[in-house]
Formats: sequence, structure tokens, C-alpha cells
Amino acid sequence: MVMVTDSKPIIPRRGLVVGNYCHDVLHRDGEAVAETLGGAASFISVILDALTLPFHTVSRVGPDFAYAAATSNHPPLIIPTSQTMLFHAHFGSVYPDRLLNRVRSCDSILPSDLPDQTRFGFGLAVGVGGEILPETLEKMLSICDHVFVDIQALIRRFDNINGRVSHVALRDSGFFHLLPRVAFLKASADEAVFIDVEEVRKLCCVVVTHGKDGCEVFCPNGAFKVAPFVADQVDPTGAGDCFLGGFAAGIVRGLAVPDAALLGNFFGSIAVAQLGPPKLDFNLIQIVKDEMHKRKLQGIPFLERRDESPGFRKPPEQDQFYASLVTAKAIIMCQIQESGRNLLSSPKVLEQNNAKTILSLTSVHEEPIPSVDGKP
Ligand SMILES: Nc1ncnc2c1ncn2[C@@H]1O[C@H](COP(=O)(O)OP(=O)(O)OP(=O)(O)O)[C@@H](O)[C@H]1O
Ligand SMILES: O[C@H]1[C@H](O)[C@@H](O)[C@H](O)[C@@H](O)[C@H]1O
Repeated sequence: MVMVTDSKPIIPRRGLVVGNYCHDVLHRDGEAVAETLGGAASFISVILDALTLPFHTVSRVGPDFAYAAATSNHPPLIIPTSQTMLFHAHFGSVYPDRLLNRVRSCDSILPSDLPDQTRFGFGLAVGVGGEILPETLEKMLSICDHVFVDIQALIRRFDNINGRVSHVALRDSGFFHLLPRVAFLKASADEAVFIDVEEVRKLCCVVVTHGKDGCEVFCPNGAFKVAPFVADQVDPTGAGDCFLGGFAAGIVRGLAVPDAALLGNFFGSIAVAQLGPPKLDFNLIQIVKDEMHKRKLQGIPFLERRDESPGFRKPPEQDQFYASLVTAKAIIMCQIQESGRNLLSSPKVLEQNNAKTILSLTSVHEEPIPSVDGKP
């Protein structure tokens, strides 16, 4: 368990995002519908940038990397002897459970790739194709105050012939001994079966995402559910990444854990409504930032809150926060729809964006406001 040594208010110092960018080919019901920039680091960058949280990215790609312009703010390390990781994802009614093949792999991220002389306020270990080694995570834990880990970076394994993604038990992954130094471990419901949640929550907080049903948080001193936002799912890819980006940003910006989880659900629901990394308008995201500012807990570092109950109780007036996010989402989705129309009529802009996506966007829903603890 991480020890609390500092009782100063948390200051959102620079973050460190570690995980390879990749190329994704998305197939809906057997048909290739888009090629996009992928990798959890790319989805998370969009969220952290939109919320103006400064961070440094460590990511490896090959010279064939097709999205240099889209990642110019957070450039990857281009390894001349390697190639960019490539995934083929299959989803839709034929594949209700997304099927994922790693078609090409890329070099691992080594501890020596991480900066030596810098200390980071927070870290995100967000590998997609087995590129994060135990020693790399160990170094992250030593140079970052608080580390958020996506379990997909730890337990994925790949078939030697077709690259089909499978999983090993977290206990057998080679990372288990590091859990007591991790702040939050995020797993999707499919991945959570590879851990003993009751055992792991004694070591670090576990956040389990449940797709359209929102998420659950399990900490040593409490567990709760957080309600989802309604979305028309176009592509499930990156939902978990955007969830984690929103959740981590919420924690770093000083929200209570249930509020941060709500923010994760918010960004997860925006992600599934678009193909590839979401496009977010900075001015509209300001609404979300203003709401976050209002909800900020003053003066209590989150790791301290973790050991006390207040950070894990449903915070006062969270339904109001939910309602504000619903309103923000309606505006953001309208804007996305509008820019999608513009993008489709302007192939040049599509190229500039460097997202070779075929955009397919959602309609905006009026959402009922459920109770945020998941109870009717
Ligand atoms: N259909 C949906 N409608 C609304 N919200 C969704 C939907 N799907 C996902 N989300 C949001 O995104 C979060 C993460 O989704 P999910 O549990 O599918 O993660 P995941 O399987 O890790 O995603 P991926 O691996 O595709 O990135 C959910 O907790 C929820 O908040
Ligand atoms: O781009 C995506 C994304 O980052 C997902 O989180 C991951 O599940 C896939 O492996 C990847 O192709």
C-alpha cells in the first residue's frame, strides 16, 4: 500500500504517459471501416490535453508511423529497426465481444527510455501490446508520485501465429509484486476475471469498467458503482482509455474518487460515439473544466482521502455534477456532429487531422438522470 508522506494540497504537476502508439484497422461486422491512430497513449493524450494537464509521453513506433502530425505535441520515439504496432479490431453484431489481433508488434519500452532527472506528479502505464516490461513499470513507480495502470498493459498475451489477444492471470503476469506501489488499477469487466478483486483491492484501488453500464470502484475501505452516460456506440475502441484519461485527470485535479469515476464514464461515453481518438473542442471542454473546478476538494491529497472514508462516499450534490456533464455532453456531441459534416466535405482537413477515419457520428440523446451510485 502506498504510504502517505505529504499532507500538502495536490498540485497537478506534470504527468508521464507510457505506452506505444499504434495503427488500428477497425472492422465492423467483418468489413474494414477505418484506419486510425490507436494506442491508449493517443486516446489519453486527447483527454489530458483538452483538460490542460501537462504531461510527457514515452512511446515507441517504427519509421512507418503514419500519424506524426496528429502526435506532434507528444512525439513518439521512432526506432529505425522497429515497426509500428498494428492491431486489427473486429466489432459489431457479429462480434458482440470485440476481437483483437496484434498483427505487428513494436519494440518494448525500456526503463532507459524514461527521463532520469525528472520527477512526475502522476504516471499512466498504458501499454497495449506487451511493450511495458516489469522493470519499466518499476522505474515509473520510482519517478512518479502516483501511478495509474491499465491492466491491459500487464496481462495481454499474443498468439504467435495470428496475434490473437488473450490474457494471463495477473498473479502470473510478472507485475503482481508491484501492485502495492500502484495507486489505481483499471480493468474492463472482461479483464477483471483475471484478477481476484477482493485480494487486489487490499493492495491498490481497482476500477472495473462495465461498458454501457458505467463502472465500479473497489478500494480497501469501500466499493461503489458509478452511473453511465447514454451513448450511441459506433466503435468501442478506446472507451477504456478515455475513461482512464478522464478518471486520472479528475483525481489529479483534486476530485473525490466517485466524481473522478463519473468523469471517466463521461469521456468513455464520448469515445464510443466516434471512430478513433475523440475530437474535442477546447472551448466546449471549458464547461467541463469549470464543473471540475467547482467540485474540487480543497487541501486533501487523494492518497490520504483513499485511507479515509470521505473520498469514497457519494459526494454531496453529485447528481448536479452528473446533470451538468449531461448538458456539456449534448453540446459537445452536437459540435462533433457538425465538425464531422465539415470534415467529410473537406478531405484536406481529414488529412491534416491525420485521422484516416470514416467518420460516423451519433445523434444526441436527452438523458434521464439516474442516481450516481447506480441505484434506481
Ligand atoms: N455503449 C456505451 N455507452 C455509454 N458509455 C460507455 C459505453 N461503452 C463504454 N462506455 C464508457 O466507457 C467506459 C469503458 O468502457 P469499457 O468497459 O467497454 O472499457 P474497455 O473494454 O476497456 O474499452 P476498450 O478496450 O475498448 O478501450 C465504461 O465504464 C463507460 O463509462
Ligand atoms: O488503439 C486501441 C486502444 O488503445 C485499446 O485500448 C486497445 O484495446 C487496442 O489494443 C488498441 O488497438
